Amino acid sequence: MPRFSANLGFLYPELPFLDRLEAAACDGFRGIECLFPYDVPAAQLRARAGANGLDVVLINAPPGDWAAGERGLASLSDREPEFRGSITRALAYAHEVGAPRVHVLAGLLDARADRAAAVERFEVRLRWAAEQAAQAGITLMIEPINPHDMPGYLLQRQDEAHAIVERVASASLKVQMDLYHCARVEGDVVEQVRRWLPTGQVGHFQIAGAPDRHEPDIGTLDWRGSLAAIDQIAAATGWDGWVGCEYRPLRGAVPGGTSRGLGWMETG
Ligand SMILES: O=C(O)C(=O)[C@@H](O)CO
Ligand SMILES: [Mg+2]
Repeated sequence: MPRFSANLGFLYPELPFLDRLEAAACDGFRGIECLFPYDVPAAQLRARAGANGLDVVLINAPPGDWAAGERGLASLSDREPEFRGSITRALAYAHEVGAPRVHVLAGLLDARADRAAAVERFEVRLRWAAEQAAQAGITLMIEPINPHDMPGYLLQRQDEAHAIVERVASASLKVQMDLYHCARVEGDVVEQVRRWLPTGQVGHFQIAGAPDRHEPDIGTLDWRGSLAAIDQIAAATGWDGWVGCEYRPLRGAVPGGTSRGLGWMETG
């Protein structure tokens, strides 16, 4: 089985954020990832992770005004200074907590906007951001996200993301392949893993059941096949990344609900 990290934006929702690290460690995780940890001083997160023997494997860059509906700044016109500030802040935070990956959200595309121009802006900004990341020894991620969960999101398909990574042509930019989003948009997830992981351009995976984003074994996702494909290709290529558990536990806020739903890991 691949290495799993606990996405603390989704798992253990009944616990205060920092207490989720201990819960994850008790459940056997060795890595955690966060959506937007910026309310917590980096020194505190680093200390809790260290005390629980956890690596922080991924954080997201600040996405703009999330409460107002923004989902990233990287492709939005007239937001370059704010975008640059978000990258500087994310890289500093990631450096302090030892996170080797930062996910950069692309942003929503207005229905009347020119998609090609937005993609061009995205690439120009990613090129600059990847240079900053390279200096910090950090790899940036871009992630295709399905339009049911995030209507209007610029990046929805694996081939679009890989084409951008190829054009930006920086070793510090890779694709975050979320098997849940991939299942909802592209269907045959195992085939997509087999197509893209050997390219060396996948930097991180995430997993959830489809279509409801609960535990991977709830729904139609071929999670066994996907994980087996990751294992097989990793053995052949030396890929040594993580698979983030980014799902809403079915038992939601019931204490212990996340832990009780982890049985799929044993049966994979
Ligand atoms: O929603 C997802 O999937 C993510 O990975 C988040 O980082 C962005 O919302
Ligand atoms: Mg994801």
